Amino acid sequence: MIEATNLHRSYRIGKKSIEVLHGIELHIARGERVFLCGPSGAGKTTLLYTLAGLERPEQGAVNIDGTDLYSLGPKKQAAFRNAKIGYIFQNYLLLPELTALENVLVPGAIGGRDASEAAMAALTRVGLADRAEHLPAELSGGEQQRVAIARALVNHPPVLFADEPTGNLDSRNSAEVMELLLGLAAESDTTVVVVTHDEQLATRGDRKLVIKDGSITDGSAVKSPA
Ligand SMILES: Nc1ncnc2c1ncn2[C@@H]1O[C@H](COP(=O)(O)OP(=O)(O)OP(=O)(O)O)[C@@H](O)[C@H]1O
Repeated sequence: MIEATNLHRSYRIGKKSIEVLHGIELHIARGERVFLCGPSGAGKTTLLYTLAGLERPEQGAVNIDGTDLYSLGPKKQAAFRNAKIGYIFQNYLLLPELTALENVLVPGAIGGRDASEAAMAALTRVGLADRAEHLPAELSGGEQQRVAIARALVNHPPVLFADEPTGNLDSRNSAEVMELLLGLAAESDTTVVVVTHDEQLATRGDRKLVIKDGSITDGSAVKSPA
């Protein structure tokens, strides 16, 4: 479902260049739930952005559900992402001036009764039907995280990327939110890649990968070239 080949990405700061992804190879099967761990600054967010089509690698290719993501022009790539990929950003990234319901409507970027009904149904699934008209600032951290989950899954995407989806929650809320996320994803047979610092949560997936020094250093059947 997700195939990455020889991904390279570096950042230049002044005259210095840091290579964050060093020839990453990744194969994730349809319906698989993979947790991505690694030290702070190891490149987890960079890898997720690159896999989701949000950051073009300097070298290498990403193939999602049979489509070479970076061979698409900007419009086709955006349409492909909308249809196929859900993304939960670190720190939620809800739009502060929009209500919970409007935030969930954003991925579709279309109006109409069907879209509103789907958004309301998604909010109901995450237990927030009675908070639909609240602004993000009027919601708790856990509730904002649930809105972000509803937004990412409202279109039932075949692939979901989640960057530290429980990063700001206490351990009880973390376990609940992760359970909810994995449960909803399983209903649509969504392939899931979750970044987490939490080793305990990382045991809930089918596979755990560790990124370090630009390479994936752990995880069965997954190797990065030396
Ligand atoms: N836009 C950028 N410009 C320059 N350097 C960047 C940029 N984005 C990330 N980096 C650097 O790339 C490295 C990897 O960053 P990334 O955010 O992918 O790490 P991470 O593993 O997700 O970290 P954390 O767990 O702390 O969120 C870091 O050293 C970071 O400083």
